[in-house]
Amino acid sequence: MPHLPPAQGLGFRMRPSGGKSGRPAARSVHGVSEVSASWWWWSQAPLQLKNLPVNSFSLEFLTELIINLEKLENDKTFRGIIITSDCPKAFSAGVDLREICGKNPAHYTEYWKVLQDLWLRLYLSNLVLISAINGPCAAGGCLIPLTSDYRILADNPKCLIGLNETRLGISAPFWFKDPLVNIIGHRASEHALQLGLLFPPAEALQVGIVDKVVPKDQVQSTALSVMTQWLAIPDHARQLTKNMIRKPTADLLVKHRDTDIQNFVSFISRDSIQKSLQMYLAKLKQNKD
Ligand SMILES: CCCCC/C=C\C/C=C\C=C\CC(=O)SCCNC(=O)CCNC(=O)[C@H](O)C(C)(C)COP(=O)(O)OP(=O)(O)OC[C@H]1O[C@@H](n2cnc3c(N)ncnc32)[C@H](O)[C@@H]1OP(=O)(O)O
Repeated sequence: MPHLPPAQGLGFRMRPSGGKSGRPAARSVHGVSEVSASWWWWSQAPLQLKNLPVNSFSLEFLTELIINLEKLENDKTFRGIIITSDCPKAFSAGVDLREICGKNPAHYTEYWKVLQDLWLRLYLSNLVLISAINGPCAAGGCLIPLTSDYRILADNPKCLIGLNETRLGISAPFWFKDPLVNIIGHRASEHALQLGLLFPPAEALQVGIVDKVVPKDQVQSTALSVMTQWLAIPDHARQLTKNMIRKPTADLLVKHRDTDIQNFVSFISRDSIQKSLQMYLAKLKQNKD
């Protein structure tokens, strides 16, 4: 399994769990639980996102993420991934606003296509995906959690999660909206999306956008324990079932990809939208001071 050290703040840490060799020593004399613990332990790979300061999705970061996910997907050693952030400020701040402000239509087209690619790869992944959400997670930053099979959020008031696009003067694309509807239902999504709600942990759990809220220092251990449950199910049965449930939603994007790109490019190129995004970005920078 490749070990990719982060370079200049951009990168991912992927490592097989277990001992130095990546696999724990076999324990033939112990009981079933020990044996199965060893078995699932090296079947999952932690994937730590690191694009300082806030894991925003630059084009470069998205591209690297897709390449790394493809490697994990093709390496049959792995059956699941726990995705977490290695940036103290955020799990992910979503779309990097600099990619969608002040650029040209060709750039917007390329960017949106790569974002769609990431979504499709995650949503239809054969692996068990668990999001260990250890920081704020806004708008496009929910892409990974909403395409995961299970979401664990750190119990910290800063850890807000939600699709807040309307607050930026934009609309969430339908392929962000659809998984949200699948997870929290139609009425709750209508409410959350129109108001651009960012949920604090207790509310996030109540509405169902996350499955578990735990103290921050327990996010990783909880993710490992949840992974054990998921990996106890035979892959072929779980994968067929996941595909059966998710394919109709994924097919909508596959079928309407080009139209979605055209809509995005014409929407984002409008002067009024550009102004609103630039104001939002400027406000983010001001808030710091
Ligand atoms: C009709 C057809 C419709 C089709 C669809 C059409 C349109 C859809 C188009 C786009 C969809 C986009 C979805 C998105 O994801 S938009 C991005 C939404 N993200 C956010 O709102 C999060 C913004 N960030 C924050 O709230 C905070 O930064 C955060 C809570 C993450 C961290 O706060 P903290 O106080 O610790 O740190 P900051 O000082 O705020 O940030 C540090 C540094 O990072 C910069 N930054 C933050 N977020 C972004 C970002 N998303 N993109 C680029 N840069 C970001 C921030 O400006 C600071 O920079 P600097 O001042 O240090 O230079």
